[in-house]
Amino acid sequence: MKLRGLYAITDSQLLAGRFLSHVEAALEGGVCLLQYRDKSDDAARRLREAEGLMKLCERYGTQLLINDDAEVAARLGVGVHLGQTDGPLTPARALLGRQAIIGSTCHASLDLAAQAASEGASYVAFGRFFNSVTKPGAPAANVQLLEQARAQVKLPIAVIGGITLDNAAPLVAHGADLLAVIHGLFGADSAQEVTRRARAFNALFAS
Ligand SMILES: Cc1ncc(COP(=O)(O)OP(=O)(O)O)c(N)n1
Ligand SMILES: Cc1nc(C(=O)O)sc1CCOP(=O)(O)O
Ligand SMILES: [Mg+2]
Repeated sequence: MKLRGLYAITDSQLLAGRFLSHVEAALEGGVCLLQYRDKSDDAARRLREAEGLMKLCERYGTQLLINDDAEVAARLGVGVHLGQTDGPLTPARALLGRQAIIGSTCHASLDLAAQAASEGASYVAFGRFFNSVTKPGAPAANVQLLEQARAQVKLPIAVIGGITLDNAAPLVAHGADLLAVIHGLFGADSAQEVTRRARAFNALFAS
């Protein structure tokens, strides 16, 4: 499966009261990967919501990933995104199997990306590229790093952090395969606007 296009990431606070409707609106517009990201410690709610997303993703043919938690991903038979403090990649790959999509946060480090590749990651993620409402303190990355990564890294490259329709095009031009977006997608006031934004993000990959 080709990993290229919009990578939508949920945010439980931002989507409160409109969780499934906004996610479905995004899927309607086209989503390559969907990540379920919930930083609360309510494990039961997390599992319930992830199961709901899995059903929705099956309807739209979208791949689901769970943020942080390889055990939940294994339970549901979906992928996982792991940051540098979320546990090692090699056991996650062993747990989830060869086909699973496993992503790795590499901040602005080509060394971390090389390590992730050698440990079985499916894609590497660099960021934060812009000011992020969701995660303002994330380490910064820039387009020069992205260019270097494109030349050196053989895996698909995800970019993240403050990405909107106004600033995403140069990232695609410099080699990003996946635009990972929370606020710039789900911050929309209506489901129709979420769908419009999803289509517009994907259109950046058309040429
Ligand atoms: C696609 C993608 N890239 C980076 C991250 C950040 O992961 P992490 O550093 O583990 O931070 P949290 O998301 O867990 O706060 C991501 N989730 N997705
Ligand atoms: C979860 C996350 N990780 C980042 C990183 O740089 O690793 S930036 C970020 C937040 C992404 O949300 P938004 O699109 O609203 O900025
Ligand atoms: Mg994490």
